[in-house]
Amino acid sequence: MKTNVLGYPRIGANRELKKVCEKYWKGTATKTELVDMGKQLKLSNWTLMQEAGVDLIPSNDFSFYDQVLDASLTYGCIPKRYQEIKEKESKLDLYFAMARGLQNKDHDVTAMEMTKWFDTNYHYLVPEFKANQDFQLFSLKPVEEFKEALAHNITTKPVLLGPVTYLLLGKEKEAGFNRIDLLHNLLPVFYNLVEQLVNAGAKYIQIDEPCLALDITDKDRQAIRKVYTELAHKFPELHVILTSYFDCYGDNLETVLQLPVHALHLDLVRCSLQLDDILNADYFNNNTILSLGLVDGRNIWKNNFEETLATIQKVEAQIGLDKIWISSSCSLLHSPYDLDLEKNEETLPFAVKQWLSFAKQKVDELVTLKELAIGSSSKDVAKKQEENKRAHQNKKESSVIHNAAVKARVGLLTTDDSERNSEFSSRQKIQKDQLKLPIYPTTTIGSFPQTKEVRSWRSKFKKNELSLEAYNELIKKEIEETIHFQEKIGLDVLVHGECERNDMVEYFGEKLEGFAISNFGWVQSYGSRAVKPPILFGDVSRPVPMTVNWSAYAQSLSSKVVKGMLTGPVTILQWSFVRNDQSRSETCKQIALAIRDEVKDLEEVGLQAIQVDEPAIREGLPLRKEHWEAYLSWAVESFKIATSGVADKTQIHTHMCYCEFNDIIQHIANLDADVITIETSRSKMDLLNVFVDFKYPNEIGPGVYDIHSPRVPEVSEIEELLQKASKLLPVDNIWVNPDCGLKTRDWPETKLALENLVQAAKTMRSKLETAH
Ligand SMILES: Nc1nc2c(c(=O)[nH]1)N[C@@H](CNc1ccc(C(=O)N[C@@H](CCC(=O)N[C@@H](CCC(=O)N[C@@H](CCC(=O)O)C(=O)O)C(=O)O)C(=O)O)cc1)CN2
Ligand code: MET
Ligand SMILES: [Zn+2]
Repeated sequence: MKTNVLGYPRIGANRELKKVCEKYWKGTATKTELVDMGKQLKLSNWTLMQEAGVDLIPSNDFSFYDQVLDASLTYGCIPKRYQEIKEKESKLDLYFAMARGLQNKDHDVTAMEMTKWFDTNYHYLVPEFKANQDFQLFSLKPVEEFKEALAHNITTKPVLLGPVTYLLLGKEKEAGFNRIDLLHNLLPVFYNLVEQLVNAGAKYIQIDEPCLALDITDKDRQAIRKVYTELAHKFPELHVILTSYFDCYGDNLETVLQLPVHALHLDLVRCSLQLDDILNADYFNNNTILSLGLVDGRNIWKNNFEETLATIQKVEAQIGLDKIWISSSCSLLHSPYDLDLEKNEETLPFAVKQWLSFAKQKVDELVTLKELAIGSSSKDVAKKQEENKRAHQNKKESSVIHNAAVKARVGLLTTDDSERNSEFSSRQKIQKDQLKLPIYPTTTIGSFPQTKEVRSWRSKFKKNELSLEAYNELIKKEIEETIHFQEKIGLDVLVHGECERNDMVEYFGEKLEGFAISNFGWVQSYGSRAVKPPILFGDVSRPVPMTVNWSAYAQSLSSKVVKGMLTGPVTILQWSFVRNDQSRSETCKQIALAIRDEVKDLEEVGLQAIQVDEPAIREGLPLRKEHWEAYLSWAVESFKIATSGVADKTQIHTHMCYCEFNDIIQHIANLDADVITIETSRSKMDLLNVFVDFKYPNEIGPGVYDIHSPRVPEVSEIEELLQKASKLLPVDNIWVNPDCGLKTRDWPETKLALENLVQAAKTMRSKLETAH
């Protein structure tokens, strides 16, 4: 029996990687400093796992930005626009140019597209393929990292993104071919890489094919068969570990069970039921080792040893202990680093902390579970088992989780609670009278630049170096400046700017009952950006209003309409670590009721427009289509519970980003928000087509300014996008706004860009007038 870790977090326990990368990009850290920090982080992970006693320690799970981009570099899949950079700059600078774009006196290239990694809040860079794309071994990072560990006497298990999943995650950038047909070109390069790893001494290689958790085609399955059959022929000595995670193998099970791989990994946290199917399948090859992914890599709850051991015993009875590995369910990339760093009883009470386990603790759980499974007689192990039992017992009996009033309120929900009083067409008339906005009303998505200064106030406040009063005064001043700025440049619907929020989800986690907050529980979201998901452990309720004072204050400063700003229930659920002792739908409805109360309070103090963001609604979709309807039904209902308590005259906005709407447009329409703002500028309004084809009835603000880039769009560019939108949608339904919030931008470019946006709207209006 072996312990197997699929991957480890890489940003550093104190976000060292973020800090050094951002310095390097600014020019205040050298390449050597950056590379050395990478080495330190890798070594510290390997050492930690080695000392803990992990048998299969991953390498090549480190990345300076993203593991899919790493694979693009490894396989030499570099889009043409980077050719000059490839020739003139270092590999590392080419890599960052692909990740972030590069604009200086010598170069001006855009970044590669970024999208969500399966159903996580991690984003990867989308490989770009052309017809007859050729590949070459361009970077030897997997081999170098293996040797790097070996130099420290640590023999690792290199982790590679499998060739089939790599192709499926990419996009055809020209018409006329299917990316899976590129396998023919990719495979020689892939085998060459494997050969070099074998030559360097690798005995085990983990190959990730998480596309096996998706609905794929027969042709894709055929590709899987080809790769893993050939691999076994070419490298008979090599131990190939095939992994997929985040969902069942489903109808790919028969294929994978027949593959000549050394070990097959199962995510038994996301899909426990497949275990029986596998053990009973007559095509299951008994020589294959099963890597049982029983320690959750996606959530932070302590493993339940008793249950896990029961599962192991069940498998043992059929295939024997020597055919079993105990593993993390997926890479621990999605877990925070180390629970031991958490010392703040106020935000993370001991009562909750004792139920948790972060990456470092999960490694320990794996090793302890192995000891228990093989019947160790160590006192230390017995003590850990006892502690584990106590924590679970104590959770069952805990009073901090359950709130009868909250449960009762969810139980009493009726369909009336998720419907507005009148239908949209009537509301629209009332709102037009009430709000008196011009045609092409302009607005923003909520956040304004989160400056270093604002963050340092919050940091000082949290360290008690700044009093609550002083902190609040500073925030008030920031809001005042933000409001005055928007008035000055002539925006129509204003926002307070969200400067009081560390993050749009963590902030609500801090205010709501039923959540705990970690101090160091950072998880990578993309590149150098991380989030600290709040920990939803109990029934959710809102002890006091959360945003009302700030929004009311902002509204008091202006006679223009100010938009209240909230995060929706589905997004709060999706971007938190949530309890697993009740259904997500139940938890989501509890959050929805808390937000509903906040919406009503905002209305009561005079906010005439209220935005409830749901950028994660699409990401929450189950990986397999058969589960979509069930999810969408409670997700839509939750949003409607949150937003339907207001009068017809109150305008409900919502916002979504990083999102294609094709398959879910009916459900988006069912949300029945008065206004939806979406990200469209990078795709030059292409994302709008689905709204047009669907004849989406409510108002829409298609983003006209790409906020992911510091580049300032010209008035004419924005106008052009608005012209395009005006041909597709009724003019009365169009809003003018950026793609998303401005928190990652700086003030200078934000000012110029928003001035241009207002100017473009004005030009559009005057053109309409002359036309009449
Ligand atoms: N949860 C979530 N998921 C999301 C998004 C989002 O906004 N939130 N947006 C999409 C894209 N993902 C994103 C994820 C993170 C960030 C982001 O900007 N994160 C910040 C951290 C934001 C934060 O929590 N800030 C805290 C802590 C800031 C901090 O680093 N403080 C310093 C001290 C600062 C000082 O004294 O100067 C420290 O702790 O060391 C605050 O403002 O209070 C970062 O990585 O830099 C942006 C987009 C999709 N998923
Ligand atoms: C990731 S969506 C962000 C919405 C939020 N209101 C903001 O502007 O930052
Ligand atoms: Zn957004």
